[in-house]
Amino acid sequence: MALHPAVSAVTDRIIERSRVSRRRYLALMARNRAQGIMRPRLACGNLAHGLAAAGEDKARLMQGRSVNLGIVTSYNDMLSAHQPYGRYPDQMKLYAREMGATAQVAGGVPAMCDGVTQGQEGMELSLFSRDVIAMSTAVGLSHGMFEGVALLGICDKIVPGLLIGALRFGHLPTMLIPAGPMTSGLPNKEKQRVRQLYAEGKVDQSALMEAEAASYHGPGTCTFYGTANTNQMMVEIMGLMMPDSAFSNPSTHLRQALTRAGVHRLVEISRPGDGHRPLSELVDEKAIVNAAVGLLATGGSTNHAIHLPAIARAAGIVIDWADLDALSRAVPLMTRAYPNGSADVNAFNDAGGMPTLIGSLCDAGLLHEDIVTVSAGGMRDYARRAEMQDDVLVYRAAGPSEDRAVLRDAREPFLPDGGMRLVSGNLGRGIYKTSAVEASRQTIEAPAAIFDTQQGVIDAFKRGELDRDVVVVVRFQGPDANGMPELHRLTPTLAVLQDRGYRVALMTDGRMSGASGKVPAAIHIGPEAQSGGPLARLRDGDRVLVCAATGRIEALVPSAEWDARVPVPPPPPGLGTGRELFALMRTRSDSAEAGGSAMLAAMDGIVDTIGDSIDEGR
Ligand SMILES: O=C(O)[C@H](O)[C@@H](O)[C@H](O)[C@H](O)COP(=O)(O)O
Ligand code: SF4
Repeated sequence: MALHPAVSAVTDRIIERSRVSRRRYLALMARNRAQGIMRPRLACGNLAHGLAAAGEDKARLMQGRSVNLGIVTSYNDMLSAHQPYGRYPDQMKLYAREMGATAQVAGGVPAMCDGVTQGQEGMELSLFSRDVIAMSTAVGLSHGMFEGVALLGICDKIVPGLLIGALRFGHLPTMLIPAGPMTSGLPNKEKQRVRQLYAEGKVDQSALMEAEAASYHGPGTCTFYGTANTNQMMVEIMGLMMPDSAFSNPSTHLRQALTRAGVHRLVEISRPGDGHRPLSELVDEKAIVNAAVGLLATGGSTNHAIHLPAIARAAGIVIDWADLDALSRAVPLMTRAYPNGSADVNAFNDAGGMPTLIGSLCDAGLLHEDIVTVSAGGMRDYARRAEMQDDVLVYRAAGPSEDRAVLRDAREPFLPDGGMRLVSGNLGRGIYKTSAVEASRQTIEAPAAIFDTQQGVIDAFKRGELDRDVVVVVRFQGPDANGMPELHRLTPTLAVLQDRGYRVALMTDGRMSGASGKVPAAIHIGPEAQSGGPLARLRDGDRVLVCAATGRIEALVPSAEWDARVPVPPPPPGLGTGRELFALMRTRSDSAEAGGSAMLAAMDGIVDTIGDSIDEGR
């Protein structure tokens, strides 16, 4: 099938825009391989330290002729999605030995649960925890003991952080080994209904706790289609994990077989020779575009409007929100998983899951089929369903969707476009996800109610001050201000106002959760208020337009008055809960559209400074 012209055009402009930075990245990876972080380079003393506790693998490691896999793990048993990883390293060592190879845990990375920190001060560490994870990944791999890398990670900032860190060791073959979603509990819509009743004071805290615990009830990823499950979709559609391995549940025969097959395959592609597949060659412009297409086709998390640019940048590739907007107009919405519908990821998987989605997107010319993947073939390898037959993992060609209420073919989608809009105007530039918002609500014009905190909104709601058509503006929530937290705790409150019949929208320089949905929201707005951006000039009562159709966010204030306004000063920074340790990241972070990262901004600064020497191979 010929590639869709919009996909081709966006890919070409990304390649052109990234020409210098991508060339320098690949040159640096070639230099890594030639002189870099590899076992043969280590002195005996270095090596002895790395083998001392290797036990039965020590002899093989001493010979230095086999593959040694570095496992970077984000295990902790407080985070339901990562709890299954506790047993993985020991299993993976066994599977590596089956291939005449070895595996060691190269290091651990922190893994924040955004669900636990949602609405709490800890959420102000969330975005930058991604960069801590990237740096922690680099610390593990910097030992140079490994010929291949296995990444264990699922949730929001963890997968982006792992990929960013591993991409700086892109000379090494790398695979993400998933653990899968928890089985279905209380449906997400029912959970949300109880939350709205609680927000209105109609049920008590014990009823709310009961509903929450029935929804989040066991090991595995939460079953809504939020940032964590969008991560898994994106890594699979980039070909960086085994085909059809994202969404089978933990502790099943299939899950174990996929982990074993993944370790075996990772050893194969880590061996020198024709089959060698370094990460830097897999994550190219086409793979990044495939990830964006998957994000849009599935109505994925708005957080990837920040993380995908950051991941791309770590590979020398520059994408922006205009790329997402252009792809969104060509890529249809093919799935209805909460918050874009009532189904969960288990229902999506049962309907055909990633193999059916990828097969349909390939048939429609919406994916680059010729990407290099960790599997033997290209993208079409991922249009195959993994199954157990007589205790053996087998793959069969994916069929059509088995539940058209959840997953549809690209030629008969739920919506003609992927619903992630770039919005801009005199209020700045932001992202607006329409896929979960009713068409009748996608344009809101109403008076602004201005807040500097989430709590301020909830308190005003409880005082009955928001029972009207209103654009709720929560500012000073950007990366520089307080680390760009998710303001997902506003969802029940704003949804109650919407259900009471008011025309409601949210505008913020902060983020929302991947699990946020039904309330129209223009988010990630930059320049952020902290740096004097337009939101700091808004006043209570200003009429504001938030319009997905025209892509506009406007303060309907006479331009002379608007231009004359002085931005209000930011509130004092928060202290406590470790936030002061992240001040260096806040003060040097760049824009959400660039990836929201002080680490990447500093990296690009260095690469730009010494770039010529990289070009000349010095
Ligand atoms: O981006 C995301 O997907 C969210 O950060 C998600 O990981 C977070 O945990 C939500 O807060 C869960 O939803 P609830 O808070 O509604 O349980
Ligand atoms: S999906 Fe969100 S709430 Fe669920 S375990 Fe992951 S980070 Fe926590």
